[in-house]
Amino acid sequence: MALAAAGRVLLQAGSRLGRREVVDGARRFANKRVEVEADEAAGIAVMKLKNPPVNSLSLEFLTEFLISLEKLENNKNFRGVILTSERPGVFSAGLDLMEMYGRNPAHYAEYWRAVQELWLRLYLSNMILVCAINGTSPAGGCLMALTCDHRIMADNPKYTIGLNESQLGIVAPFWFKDNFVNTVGYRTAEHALQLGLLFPPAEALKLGIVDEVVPEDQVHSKAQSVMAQWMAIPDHSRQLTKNMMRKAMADNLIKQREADIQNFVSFISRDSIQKSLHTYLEKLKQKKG
Ligand SMILES: CCCCCCCC/C=C\C=C\CC(=O)SCCNC(=O)CCNC(=O)[C@H](O)C(C)(C)COP(=O)(O)OP(=O)(O)OC[C@H]1O[C@@H](n2cnc3c(N)ncnc32)[C@H](O)[C@@H]1OP(=O)(O)O
Repeated sequence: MALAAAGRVLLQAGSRLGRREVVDGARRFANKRVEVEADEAAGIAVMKLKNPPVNSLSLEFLTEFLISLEKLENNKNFRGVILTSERPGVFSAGLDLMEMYGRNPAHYAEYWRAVQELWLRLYLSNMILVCAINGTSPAGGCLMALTCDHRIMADNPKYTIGLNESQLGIVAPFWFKDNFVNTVGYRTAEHALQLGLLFPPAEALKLGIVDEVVPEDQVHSKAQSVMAQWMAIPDHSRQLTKNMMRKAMADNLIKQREADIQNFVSFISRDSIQKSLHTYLEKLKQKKG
């Protein structure tokens, strides 16, 4: 119920944005920040993140992404989604720092609800989610990948993935942490989260953050072949199994969703945290100069 209500709010927000949907022979639809190549006959869609320059998860991006995902969820012909970046090199730079810096509490609350919604929708999706990680994927970008059923990363040592929040002076929320612990185990998570480590593909594979590392030009073909394997499993048994594995963790957030929003708002509003974000943003700028 809570999910459906939040979804309606996002849909309303989406229509307020007034984006015109572009339909190309019913096989492709796009809003400004997400491109969907939908093969209805095959039951597979490729969702490409395209929020330049670095696919940060801004409020507008989250709204558009959730609307696109809902369209696919509502069409029973779609059984699988491949998530990838339209800009190879960066899968996603994670949460948009500008949504968490210098804004007011109401904005922080609205943003955090949308971030929660993204995680819940992806984590609990009945569809098969395969992540084709064709670039760097820190923090919220890594989280998106962690919600998927299978992760394939491009074998490029310049790319990294992980939860680096502590390096920014912020803390990975408990549900980021839970998702990570369930993926890599407690000790690895404890170590990596405290240090805010980002891992290149080979290490990410060793730790189980990703399931496969393949040459960069094979990420998409690999994702398609993995999807074919997963599609061969009957939906009802796979979905019931997925739900059995994931429901408790998702319920843990659902039951304390409002408290989690309040925690986020008071944490991110602190002067010390705003100062840390300021320093980090300056560092990002200086890196360029
Ligand atoms: C007590 C418990 C309470 C619990 C409360 C919980 C609180 C939790 C709070 C938050 C959790 C947050 C999770 C996150 O996801 S935080 C975001 C983490 N992301 C990063 O650290 C990535 C930062 N970016 C980079 O490292 C690089 O940009 C990279 C992705 C590697 C791409 O590099 P490159 O291609 O060289 O691009 P640039 O660095 O030049 O960036 C281009 C412009 O984009 C801006 N940028 C980059 N990342 C972000 C971002 N995440 N959000 C907003 N903007 C971003 C960057 O500043 C450049 O801007 P400009 O061109 O204007 O200079």
